[in-house]
Amino acid sequence: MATATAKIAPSMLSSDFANLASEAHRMCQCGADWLHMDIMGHFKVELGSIGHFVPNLTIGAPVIESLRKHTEIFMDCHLMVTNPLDYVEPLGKAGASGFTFHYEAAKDNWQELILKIKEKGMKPAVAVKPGTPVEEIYPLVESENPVEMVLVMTVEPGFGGQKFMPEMMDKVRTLRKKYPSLDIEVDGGLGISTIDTAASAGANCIVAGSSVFGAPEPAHVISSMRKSVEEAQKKS
Ligand SMILES: O=C(CO)[C@H](O)[C@H](O)COP(=O)(O)O
Repeated sequence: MATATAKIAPSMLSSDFANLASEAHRMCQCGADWLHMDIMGHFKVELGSIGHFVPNLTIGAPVIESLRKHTEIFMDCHLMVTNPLDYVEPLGKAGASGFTFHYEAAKDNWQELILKIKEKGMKPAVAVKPGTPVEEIYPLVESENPVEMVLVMTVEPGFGGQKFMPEMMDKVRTLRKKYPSLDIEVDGGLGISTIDTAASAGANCIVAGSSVFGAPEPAHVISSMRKSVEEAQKKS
């Protein structure tokens, strides 16, 4: 299992999409460990029903491929789609480093999905929406081919700039107690005012969009978040 070192991942959803490569370089210079890439909204027509996983559309594999030509940083791709399996091959080819699928979209095929993600050389991870009990993903962490990270959503997925949900910290605490070295990521509403709550609960991978890109000094926000995670780890 991966060691739970601090990883700060600016969410490129809050970047200037017209200048993605320079925004990526700027985040690297500011101390980012990972870039978080939100891939949202593709839908599948099934038996007459059409459903987006989230009410938004963002980027896909062609954008990851273009950005990969400009940076070697770990690209932490968060798939908010109803059919994640369809994206393993294209994202692997495009140069994605991590592939996080939603448990809610993969209840029937997570074993196959994890194997394919690993085959393509990416780090497999599972995300849970706020309404999903964390106990449901234990089998994915304990499987013979386990996920290497759990993403606990701290907002309803779909948009940046929402309010952090502190009640999600029970999930983080439960996971940290059960899996001391697991990478636990939090995403949504993280910034200077919420990081201590997430870090003391046991989160070590921190996604932050508006608080980083909206700051006059993004490097200060990134280093403060890292310090908070490291201090919480020392105390635990
Ligand atoms: O996955 C996401 C939304 O679904 C974003 O990564 C997340 O909301 C980050 O944005 P912010 O830090 O502004 O809340």
